[in-house]
Amino acid sequence: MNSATEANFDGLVGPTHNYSGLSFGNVASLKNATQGSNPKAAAKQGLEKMKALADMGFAQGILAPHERPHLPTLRRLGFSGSDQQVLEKVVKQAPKLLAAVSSASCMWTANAATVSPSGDTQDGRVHFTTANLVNKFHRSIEHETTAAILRASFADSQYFSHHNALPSVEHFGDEGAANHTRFCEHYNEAGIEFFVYGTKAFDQAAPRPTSFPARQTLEASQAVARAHGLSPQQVVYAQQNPDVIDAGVFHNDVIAVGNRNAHFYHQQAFLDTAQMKQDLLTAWGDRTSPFHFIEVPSDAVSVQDCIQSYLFNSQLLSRGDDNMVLIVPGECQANPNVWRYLQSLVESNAPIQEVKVFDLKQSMSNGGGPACLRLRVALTKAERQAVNPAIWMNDEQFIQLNQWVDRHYRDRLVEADLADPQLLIESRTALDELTQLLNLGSIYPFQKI
Ligand SMILES: N=C(N)NCCC[C@H](NC(=O)CCC(=O)O)C(=O)O
Repeated sequence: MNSATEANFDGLVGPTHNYSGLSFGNVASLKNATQGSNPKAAAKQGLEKMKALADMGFAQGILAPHERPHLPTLRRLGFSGSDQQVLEKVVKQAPKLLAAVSSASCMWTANAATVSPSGDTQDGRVHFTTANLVNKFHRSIEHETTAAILRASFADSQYFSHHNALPSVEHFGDEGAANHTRFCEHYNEAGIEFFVYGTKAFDQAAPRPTSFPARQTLEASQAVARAHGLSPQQVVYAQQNPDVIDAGVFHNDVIAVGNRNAHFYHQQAFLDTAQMKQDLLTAWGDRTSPFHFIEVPSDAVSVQDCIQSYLFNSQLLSRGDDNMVLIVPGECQANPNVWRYLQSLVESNAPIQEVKVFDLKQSMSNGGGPACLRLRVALTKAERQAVNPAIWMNDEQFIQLNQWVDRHYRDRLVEADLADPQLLIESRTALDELTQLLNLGSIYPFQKI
């Protein structure tokens, strides 16, 4: 019996969750730019998923949302006066900026960091590099608070090592675990770390998308692998197909997902699929379990179906030793091609034996599915015990957090509401209380004034 497991740490949706069309290249974000949102429902949909996974026996953690609107950023950009005056000025002079500093985008914790489990690293500790998210302004302001939350959650330096985000320039554009997968036989053993990039920053002749941005560079992935002390033989790099980025696949986790010895991906996901397979098999070497490539053909499920349904933005989780369950959003059930494919998949002898559907509509409408909402961290038993105990999901925490949402969250938010000084007060009051519920200490700028 093996004591290491993969834990999932989901981002709790913050009180200012809204749709502002901030993510060029992300189809859902642009499509829903003028919709009203429901922060209360969004937070509850996320909590339901966390609780269901905890009830299925998975280690499930919670990562706190950030302070929004982010007044320190507005002050840095020259807005001054009281908080209320800053809000009044920014909504008049630069309303889109107010929307950007109000986004609850930190909920997508697959973009919080890249994590290397202790089995893979030279010093035997779990390594975290916070993602700089430099491609989108509203997300580039996340990494400082994300780092503080990760340090408060994984505090013991005997087990955990934290790296600052890479330089905040396009050359080192880093989107964290959304472009990173780890394969292994058992979670505690040395695994293969698979980094997928959108382009090479220092090679202008390299293939790249032409309509939408490549958010992750090879150079960023290489820097993370170096910092984490990974053995080069256990690292595989692959380039995402630029055409699918141009179709709206802004992160690799919108078109591929992996777990242990299974790689589930779309036929068009990679620039060179044969090379990707060969490199993974070489790194897999003579491990005893077979490696499964589950390639979904375009004539069964198109790239458009993938983007619309988020089939691959699913969580692929091991149940027991060999069976895996796929956690998918409701949009997969609603798409006939995808649903037909999934039925045939579970009936085949592939390791994915079960599919579970969750309603995550509020997050999905901004382009965030089940896999976006979670950061995977494989942990040994000792490492699990070293995690801040207050951030684990359980019956008690589920009740507490639902009541907390009921006390503080609105059930409707439109862009015009973001300038309401009352929303800032509500948000800070909620987060101040949350730091106590999750025993995080003072992590927010407003708590340090
Ligand atoms: N695929 C992963 N791992 N994460 C999904 C992130 C979605 C996020 N959407 C947004 O930030 C939209 C915000 C808005 O438009 O209001 C993004 O594009 O970065």
